Amino acid sequence: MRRPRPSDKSPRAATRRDPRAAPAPQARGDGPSPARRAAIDLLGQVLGEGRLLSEALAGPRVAALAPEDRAAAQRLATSVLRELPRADAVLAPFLRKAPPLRVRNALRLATLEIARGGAAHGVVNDAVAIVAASKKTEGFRGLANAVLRQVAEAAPDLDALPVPKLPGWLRAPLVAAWGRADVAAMERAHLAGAPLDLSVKDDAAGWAARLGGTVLPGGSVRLATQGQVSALEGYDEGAWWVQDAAAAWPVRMLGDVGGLDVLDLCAAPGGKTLQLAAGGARVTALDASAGRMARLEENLARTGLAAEIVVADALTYEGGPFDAVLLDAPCSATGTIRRHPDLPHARQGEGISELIALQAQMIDAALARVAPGGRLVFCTCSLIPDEGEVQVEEALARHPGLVVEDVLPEGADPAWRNATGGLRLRPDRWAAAGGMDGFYMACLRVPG
Ligand SMILES: C[S@@+](CC[C@H](N)C(=O)[O-])C[C@H]1O[C@@H](n2cnc3c(N)ncnc32)[C@H](O)[C@@H]1O
Repeated sequence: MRRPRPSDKSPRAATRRDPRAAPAPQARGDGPSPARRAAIDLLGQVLGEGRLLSEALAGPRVAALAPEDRAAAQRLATSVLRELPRADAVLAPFLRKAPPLRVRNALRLATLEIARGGAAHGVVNDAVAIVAASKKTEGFRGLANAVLRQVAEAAPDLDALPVPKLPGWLRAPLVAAWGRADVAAMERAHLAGAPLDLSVKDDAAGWAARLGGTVLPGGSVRLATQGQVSALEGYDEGAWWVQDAAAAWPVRMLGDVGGLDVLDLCAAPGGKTLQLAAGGARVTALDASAGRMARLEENLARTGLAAEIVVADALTYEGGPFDAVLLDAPCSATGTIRRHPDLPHARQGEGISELIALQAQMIDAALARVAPGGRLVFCTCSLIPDEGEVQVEEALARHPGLVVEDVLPEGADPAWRNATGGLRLRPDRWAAAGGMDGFYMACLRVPG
């Protein structure tokens, strides 16, 4: 659908900000905005060095920024990564050959800002100043200025351009698994981004009313705002925690966990540990990463919930047995692209075979910790069946007597059930209500 504007040809049309645009970054003194400069650095690290945005954001250059500049840089870089092919399509007629990556990224950022209604003058000046500031790119200052003035004049309509496609390394296996039409629907969901979902300790309806959100089937609270999370009512008192609606379903596969001994294997930063503890389980939370477990402990302290903390390797841990084990195994995280559009750009599919092998080993280790007759919920936030459905099929073949429980938690859509007996969630499900992350989950019962 075309974005309404006063006159299609007027360059001034681009001065009306699109509500989806990242807020205009603040200038400091005479130089370009630190947020724009940092956003271009971040894009260079993701697109040139294959680093994830989360890794690049932890780097010294961005960490040294004021919090509001850091947040703005992240928003700007994220918006470029989400619509990168569109920016390149707008720029293509004005470029005879591709300039160096840093210049391209400055042009991409400025193009998207202009197209989403940013004030062209300030956006162009900043981009040109950032290009001119480096010895390696100063020779492209004139080109950047000329190209961006033409972009502003053209007042591009991004929404008239095709929805960006996933890169081939990921698109090919997803098309093979789900078909072209469904992958196209996932790509539309990736472009739309993600709302802010919360899991609440109790009184979902009350918190939805207080925060201006809605209660989703299953009980997550979905907010329309994307503001500063820690400033929202209820954060300090620990009444809720941020957790995508899809990520809240694996714990619900266990039903009432009150009084059960549950091992949360691969627990950090703890969204599912908090759910289990809030449900009355005695939780042992285990993860190999001490740093991520520190975040889990902070989350427990804020919410006033309790769990035993174990920093250990899931493959060698010998505790238990437990009534139930939840294994949220490390995976490609391809179900989270709505929130992490850097992932398909920073990665090329490397490491996925190793992750698949690790997941199988982890399933075997997790089953060894389940009491006779107890349950294992296995889940991954991946869209690739080899990290979900296939893992369960292979586990059933390796473990005679293991069965998949036919579980459909209250509020779950029967359409999510698949042939393995697990639930398949995808970003294009609940599309009208704002979508959800991709996830696969299954509840396995060990022999008694
Ligand atoms: C998908 S994340 C878990 C998210 C968490 N369940 C939640 O809901 O917040 C996967 C976790 O597996 C952990 N991990 C990776 N390899 C591990 C291993 N061999 N043993 C234990 N934890 C491991 C990582 O540190 C990471 O925190």
